[in-house]
Amino acid sequence: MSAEVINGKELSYALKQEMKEDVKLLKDKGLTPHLTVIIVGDNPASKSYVRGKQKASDEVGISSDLIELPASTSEEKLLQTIEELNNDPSVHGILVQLPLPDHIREENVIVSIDPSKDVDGFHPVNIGRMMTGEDTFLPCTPYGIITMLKSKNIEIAGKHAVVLGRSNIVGKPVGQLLLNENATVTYCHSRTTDLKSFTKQADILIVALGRTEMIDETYIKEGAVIVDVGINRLDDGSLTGDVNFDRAKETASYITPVPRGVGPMTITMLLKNTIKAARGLSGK
Ligand SMILES: Nc1nc(=O)c2c([nH]1)NC[C@@H]1CN(c3ccc(C(=O)N[C@@H](CCC(=O)O)C(=O)O)cc3)C=[N+]21
Repeated sequence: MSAEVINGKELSYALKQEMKEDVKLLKDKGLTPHLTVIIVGDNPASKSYVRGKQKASDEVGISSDLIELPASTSEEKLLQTIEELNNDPSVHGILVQLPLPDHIREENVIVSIDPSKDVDGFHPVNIGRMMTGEDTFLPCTPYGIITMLKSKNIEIAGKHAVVLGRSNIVGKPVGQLLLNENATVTYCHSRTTDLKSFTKQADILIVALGRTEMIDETYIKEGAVIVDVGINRLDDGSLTGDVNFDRAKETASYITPVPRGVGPMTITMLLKNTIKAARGLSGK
């Protein structure tokens, strides 16, 4: 058997066509959703992601701007910049690209963003709302993953979802969203002993470990759904995931590729959140 591939790029394209219409209607009412992205320092990968976010915003008619700050920027200066954006009614969404330089404490930056403009869904208030199942900005990567599963009508309720990784931006929230969808959720991480004994029970396996192509068919139950959140740049410049795609696809029922999987969906859900932020503020 060979798994069906869930193409995040194609799904993103379809969702962006819908969003284009939503944005058009908002513009007719005099409201253009606006996203401001802040990038500190010149990490090439961060710059490339930020370009992707701007291009996607353009595609659906969301206006965006980029504030580029030098790596030496103080935490105080960054917080001041965010405060100005919090107070600017023309800015609906604020995204501070992570990671930040070591001298800036990420937690301080995340809590300084007005939760009503937190289109990343990283603010503790929004994480709390997500946990209690209230309406909020969902973190983009987990939101994209759930959207991919739903696009294929993959049953989540009652299934055993195993999440590999426990980061605040992927592992923990994706487990929470799967729980909200009535999955039975197990989290595994670097201190888990006998990883395979867990992964082999997974109906849905979310892989966000940061280890190049670590997961192959020997970790996977026949017919499982495999979601690969890894992004690893190889020496030849190509991109690959945390899953060995060619081997895993023979055992899985569905699988997400890298590239053209979860990555593009992350950006697409950011656009969704930005439109939501614009609507939320104006009540339109
Ligand atoms: N505040 C914040 N919010 C984020 O959402 C955020 C962040 N910081 N820091 C970094 C990570 C990473 N991330 C990606 C987005 C798109 C692709 C993506 O589109 N990848 C393409 C390939 C792109 C390429 O070729 O380089 C793909 O998988 O097909 C990947 C990774 C967002 N992040």
